Amino acid sequence: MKRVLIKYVSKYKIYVIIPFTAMLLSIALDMFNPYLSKIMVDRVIRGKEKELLVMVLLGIGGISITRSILGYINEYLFDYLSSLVSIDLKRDLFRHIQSLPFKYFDGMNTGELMSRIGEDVDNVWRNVSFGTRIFIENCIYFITASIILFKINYRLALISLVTMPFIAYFALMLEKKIDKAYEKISDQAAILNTTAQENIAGVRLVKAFARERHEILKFLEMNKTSYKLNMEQARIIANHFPVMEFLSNISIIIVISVGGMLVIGERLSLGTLVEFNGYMWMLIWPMRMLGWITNVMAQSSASAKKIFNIMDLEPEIKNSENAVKLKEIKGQINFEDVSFKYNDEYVLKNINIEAKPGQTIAIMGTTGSGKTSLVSLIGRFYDVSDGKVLFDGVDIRDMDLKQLRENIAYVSQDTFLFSETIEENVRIGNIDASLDEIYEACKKACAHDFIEEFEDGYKTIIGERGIGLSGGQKQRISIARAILKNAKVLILDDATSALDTETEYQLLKNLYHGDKKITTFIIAHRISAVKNADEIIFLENGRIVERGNHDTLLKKKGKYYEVYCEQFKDFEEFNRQVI
Ligand SMILES: Nc1ncnc2c1ncn2[C@@H]1O[C@H](COP(=O)(O)OP(=O)(O)OP(=O)(O)O)[C@@H](O)[C@H]1O
Repeated sequence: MKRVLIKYVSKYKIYVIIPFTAMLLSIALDMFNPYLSKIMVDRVIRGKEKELLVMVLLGIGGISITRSILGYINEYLFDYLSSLVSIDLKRDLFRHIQSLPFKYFDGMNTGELMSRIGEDVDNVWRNVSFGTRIFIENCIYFITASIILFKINYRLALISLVTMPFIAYFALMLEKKIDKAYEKISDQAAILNTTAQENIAGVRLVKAFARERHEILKFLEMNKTSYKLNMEQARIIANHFPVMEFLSNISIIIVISVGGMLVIGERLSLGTLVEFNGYMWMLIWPMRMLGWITNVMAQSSASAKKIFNIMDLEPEIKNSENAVKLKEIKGQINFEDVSFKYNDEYVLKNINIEAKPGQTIAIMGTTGSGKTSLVSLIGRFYDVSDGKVLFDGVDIRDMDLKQLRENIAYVSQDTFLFSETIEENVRIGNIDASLDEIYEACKKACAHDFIEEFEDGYKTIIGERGIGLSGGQKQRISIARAILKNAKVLILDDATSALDTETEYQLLKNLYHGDKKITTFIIAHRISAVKNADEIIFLENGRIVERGNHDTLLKKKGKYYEVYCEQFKDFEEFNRQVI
């Protein structure tokens, strides 16, 4: 994990070298301060060498100013570096999440992923900008000051270091406990995020069912758990910090006592003791900060672990090594003895379908019979468990994934629109499309007229997930987006369910009678939507129980016929009464 972080940081060597050099220079300057204090005490104050006063003061002043400038460079560039790392990490994480298959998202919720991209990346960022920097800085201070202290008086130096192993022990204990506590806090933050995100996205449902109070209480409960976990972490810190401070202060007391006696016995000058005291602080501060540093590092290592757990996931669905790129796309789809399961149970069994280029295959069946699962296999949103799906005769697992998906336009049951203009939402189908092409697609999808009626027309900005539009309007925009893609295969997964029969009929007529023949898979419940299909497939519990065209299925008097009678009984009843 650290190696991966180093990889991110090493890209910006210059932003490491400059602030690091500034850091080394300011540490070097700092090392002169106690020495100047010694001169001040021994020579200026006690030795009355007044002429040295200005020199010493100038030295202290000069060091302070240069140190401030170096500190600014150090601070600013390390922050700049960590922002760059944070951007790269967010970009790579987002890109990787986009590459993960549907299966991953089936078991993951949005809030948790948002936490990874937001909070966890920021924790890693904080580590780079503060944690690691201050850790390195403190190590250098500690080592350099120790060497100087040993040079000044090795006996006193040994005494001053007595408490250090204890402080280090407490700091490590603290790190261990905080690491555990922080992992829990971070998981709870993800749960809290998910709840907030779901409740805001689903606020209409919450209000419609008058569930505000229940949802608020649920959120408060989670918030309380989060509070308790934070308090637990605070308690751990509170229990350990005073001990560490106490041990640090003991070092000073010992050194001043022993050193004081040496001064009284005239075996050490007062200035040297003052100098010693100055360097001592360079040992004590790193020790005092050890707890804080370990805290920041523990938090960021927990976050980095979570980020890299996602990064390490290999997308199961990816290009095969020798992926085939078809020269010409015709749009023939074959299912050969396909079976499929999400987990243990098969949801599709022995499916055989042949959709010739330009043909329309309609899929009907009760809810949960496997219709969506079946069409999801065409674009390799999931891979088959047995059998194979062929695109123009090539097993789609051997086909170039990008080419496959570029040649399939899929309109899902759950319409999704971005909070952008209608034009931009349609343009997703083909980024390079001209306005005329967008209008054409919208006309085919029976969307042009209602869009034109909006005050801002195609420039109308729609709310998140298309709020502000009716269900049927959203479906028509989604279909226009798919039409604009101009793919050889079109999949409409219950995508016309919110349209009135007349509009649905018109829209499908536009599709079927277009200039270019496209292979279409349409999942629908209405007879009127499927009756013109070349083949109608009736699914039940993942198996094809009936197939044929409208006329043959009616003659069969099976499931399709039952649906037909059910849908037309009122109509026939009406006819009988009128006649
Ligand atoms: N992501 C998933 N993970 C696990 N099981 C799933 C998943 N999606 C669907 N299923 C299960 O697979 C079966 C078929 O579901 P599918 O969505 O394909 O049916 P459907 O015919 O499209 O239903 P509907 O008409 O309600 O959309 C169902 O039993 C469903 O519970």
